[in-house]
Amino acid sequence: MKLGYEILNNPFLNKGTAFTKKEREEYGLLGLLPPYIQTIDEQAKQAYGQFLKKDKLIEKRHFLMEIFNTNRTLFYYLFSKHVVEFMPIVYDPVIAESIENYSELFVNPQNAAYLSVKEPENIETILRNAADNRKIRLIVVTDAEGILGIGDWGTNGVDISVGKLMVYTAAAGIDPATVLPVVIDAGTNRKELLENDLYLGNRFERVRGDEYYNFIDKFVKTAEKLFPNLYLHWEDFGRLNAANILNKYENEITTFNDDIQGTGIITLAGILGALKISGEKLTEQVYMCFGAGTAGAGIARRIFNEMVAQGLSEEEAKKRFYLVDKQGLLFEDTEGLTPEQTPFARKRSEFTNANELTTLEAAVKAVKPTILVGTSTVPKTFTKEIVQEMAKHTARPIIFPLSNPTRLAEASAKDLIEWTDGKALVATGIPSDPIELNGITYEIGQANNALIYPGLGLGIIATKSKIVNDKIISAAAHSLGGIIDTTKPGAAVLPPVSKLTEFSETVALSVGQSVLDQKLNTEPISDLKEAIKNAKWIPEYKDF
Ligand SMILES: NC(=O)c1ccc[n+]([C@@H]2O[C@H](COP(=O)([O-])OP(=O)(O)OC[C@H]3O[C@@H](n4cnc5c(N)ncnc54)[C@H](O)[C@@H]3O)[C@@H](O)[C@H]2O)c1
Ligand SMILES: O=C(O)C[C@H](O)C(=O)O
Ligand SMILES: [Mn+2]
Repeated sequence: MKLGYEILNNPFLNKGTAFTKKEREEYGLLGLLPPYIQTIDEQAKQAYGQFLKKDKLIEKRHFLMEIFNTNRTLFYYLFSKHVVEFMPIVYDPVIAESIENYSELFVNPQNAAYLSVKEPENIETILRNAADNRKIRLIVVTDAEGILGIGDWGTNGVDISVGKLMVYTAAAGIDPATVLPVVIDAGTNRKELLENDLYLGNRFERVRGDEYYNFIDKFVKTAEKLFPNLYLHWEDFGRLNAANILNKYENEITTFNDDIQGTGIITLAGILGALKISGEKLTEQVYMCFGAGTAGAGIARRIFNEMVAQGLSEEEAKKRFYLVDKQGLLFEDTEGLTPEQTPFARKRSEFTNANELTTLEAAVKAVKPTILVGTSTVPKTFTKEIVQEMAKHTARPIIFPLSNPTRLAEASAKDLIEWTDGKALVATGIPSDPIELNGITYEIGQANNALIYPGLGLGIIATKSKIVNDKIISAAAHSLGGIIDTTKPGAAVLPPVSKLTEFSETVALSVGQSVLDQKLNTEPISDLKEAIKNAKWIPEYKDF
């Protein structure tokens, strides 16, 4: 039994001033707190008042993290009351600033596991230490080579694992005592970190090849051994490693890559929403991807699979895809194609001016896409010329600038709506305010994987699915379609973040049903709704 400060200093147990008189007496807490006993609601009001007094977003974040560090229940209670306001602070975009300054601002390790690529022999000890006898059901792991669009941040990237997990709990009620954020410090190639006296990570260049992959494999095997029914979520790995790792493990264990699969799901859901508004068919669209990396290729693959599911042959569907990356439009003979890009590369003979298609603008002119999705990390690349060119050839161009954080977005929603006189159907990676134009209010959907991965995870965890396969992923993408109301002019293509908690449950139900239909559950489930309800944790104090 834990006593006194052991309880107060344990964020999973601590209730602060809400400890009852009886608890104070029985657990060695007498006199360790001011006498008045608060309800969680009183605590939350007091904390929110302090939150409002902070001027800068990063200060607001650090204030919230202080609560997270000391009292998880209160943190999630408060989060649940202010989801729309807190999401951009706890998560993207403010999380980017927090990662860039992680070492400078470090105060608390937040129950994360810090693994070092050169110490594979310590993986088991570290995971055990960090779990501290908790039954871990969900790990978010990063090696931080591709944090959002801001690149390689070494050990600092641990914040993305912590942040993604916060959203799992806030959105889908995943019990915070069952989650473990993990960072694999595989070195960093960012010079400014290697030369920074305050940097808290390993000071060597990224380890690659066998040494890296052997470490990953040992990590996977150890985590699987220590934590039964584990759901393993990969986040922000580099372009090559992300796909390799997913390909290796997706049919073996319950695992998911958020950037490849989560982004694919949410973008497909957004496109289906947009088509519901325009009344057009997916199988008639011409798809252009700008920035065909982890997310870009993952999204293209998801849209492609959907076109095939909707009746196109693979050959017909492929004709509708055009990938643009650094080299310009990707052709079969383009140098440096990744394995994920190759299936979508075009033949030069399809164009009379193939050699000139080295820019997005030239590619858009030549291809006349109806859908343009940006995952390039290059800001302001969806220019007025490009957008208006698209709008010339299609009544409702679907344009999703998805690069995060805010400063890297390919365009702002406001510009896209204004340049097309409200015709563009837009979703952005970060939250966008509604846009007023000619008496219509355009609501902008947020095509961020955070709208989908928590519900997906809840469905997987509640059913203890063996794997996450294509059918499950497709079910998740379709589950949001029923929720959006497209009757109003200016309607968003995706449901609003204000309903995140509600629709995460809808997603979980569709996902869970797919698991059961495919008999992928490892334990019998007679009532799916009940199983999902039981899997959810609620931020309220339990009696000791
Ligand atoms: N909204 C979401 O849910 C979501 C999800 C995942 C990623 N993203 C965003 O997408 C972006 C990419 O992330 P990623 O993980 O795929 O990174 P990545 O590094 O794997 O891919 C980026 C791709 O863009 C290409 N690129 C770079 N400069 C370019 C240029 N000038 N022109 C054309 N292409 C260029 C790169 O070669 C690479 O293929 C990031 O900004 C990230 O925040 C958003
Ligand atoms: O983290 C986000 O906001 C979404 C996505 O996973 C990304 O890498 O940008
Ligand atoms: Mn990511």
